[in-house]
Amino acid sequence: MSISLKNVYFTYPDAPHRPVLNIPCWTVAPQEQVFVHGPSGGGKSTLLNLLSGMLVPSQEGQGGQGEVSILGKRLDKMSQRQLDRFRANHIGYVFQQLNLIPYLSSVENILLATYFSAHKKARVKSADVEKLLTKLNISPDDWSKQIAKLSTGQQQRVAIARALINKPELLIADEPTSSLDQDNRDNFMSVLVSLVAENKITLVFVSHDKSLSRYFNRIDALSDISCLSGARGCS
Ligand SMILES: Nc1ncnc2c1ncn2[C@@H]1O[C@H](COP(=O)(O)OP(=O)(O)OP(=O)(O)O)[C@@H](O)[C@H]1O
Repeated sequence: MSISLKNVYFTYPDAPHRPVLNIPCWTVAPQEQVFVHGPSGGGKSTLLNLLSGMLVPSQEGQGGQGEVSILGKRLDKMSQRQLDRFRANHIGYVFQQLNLIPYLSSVENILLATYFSAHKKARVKSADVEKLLTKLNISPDDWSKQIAKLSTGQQQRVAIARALINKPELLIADEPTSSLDQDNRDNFMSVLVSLVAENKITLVFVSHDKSLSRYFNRIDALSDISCLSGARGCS
C-alpha cells in the first residue's frame, strides 16, 4: 500500500476534547489517484499533514496512538531527521499557497526543491527541469523570468514541476486550484493527472470543490473516512 492509516485519532492541543479526525482504517494503493472532499474546516489539511508526518496522531485513539504508514514505512516511528529525509525523498506537495520564491526564476525555484533531497539532487540537471517545464507548456522565454512576473496559471504549473522534480512516489495536493479561473483550473487538473499517471505516482488531492471529482476514479468523502461519532473496525 502507498498509504495505510489505522486507528488514527487527532485533536489539536488547544481543543483536546474536540477530535478533528478519527480514522479507523484508510488505505490507498500504489498509483491510485484519490480525490478527498469535505467541507471547509472538516479536517482535510489536517489529514494531509498527518500523511506527510508534519502532524502525529494524538495518543487518545482507540488502541493507542494509531499507525501512519507511507510506502510501507511507519511515519509515527520516525525521528524528526528521518521524517525530513523521508519527505524530501518520497513526497511531493502542491498547496493552495504556492510558496514559490518571487524573485527567483522558474528553474531556480524548481532546483531549490532538489536541495533537500540528499540522494536525488545529484541526479537532477537543468535539462530535467527544462523538459518538465516544456511538458507543462511554459515557454523557454519564461524560464529565467522572475516568478513574480509570470501569470497565476504559469506559477501553478511551475509549482507542479517543483513538486515532481524529485520524482516522488506520493503527491499530496491541498486545494491547489482555488485561486484559478475555470480555464486555468481545467488546464491545471488535466496536466496534473496526466503527469501523475505517466510517472506512476500515487495522488491524494483534497478539495471542498466537488466539481473536481470528474478528474478522478476514486472519490472519498472525508466524512466516510473519518467517523467522529461511533467507530468502525479496520477490515
Ligand atoms: N493549528 C491549529 N490549531 C488548532 N486548531 C486547528 C489548527 N489547524 C486547524 N484547526 C482546526 O481543525 C479543524 C480542521 O481544520 P483543517 O484546516 O484541517 O480543515 P480543512 O478541511 O482543510 O479546511 P479548509 O477547506 O477551510 O482549508 C478546523 O476546525 C480548524 O479550525
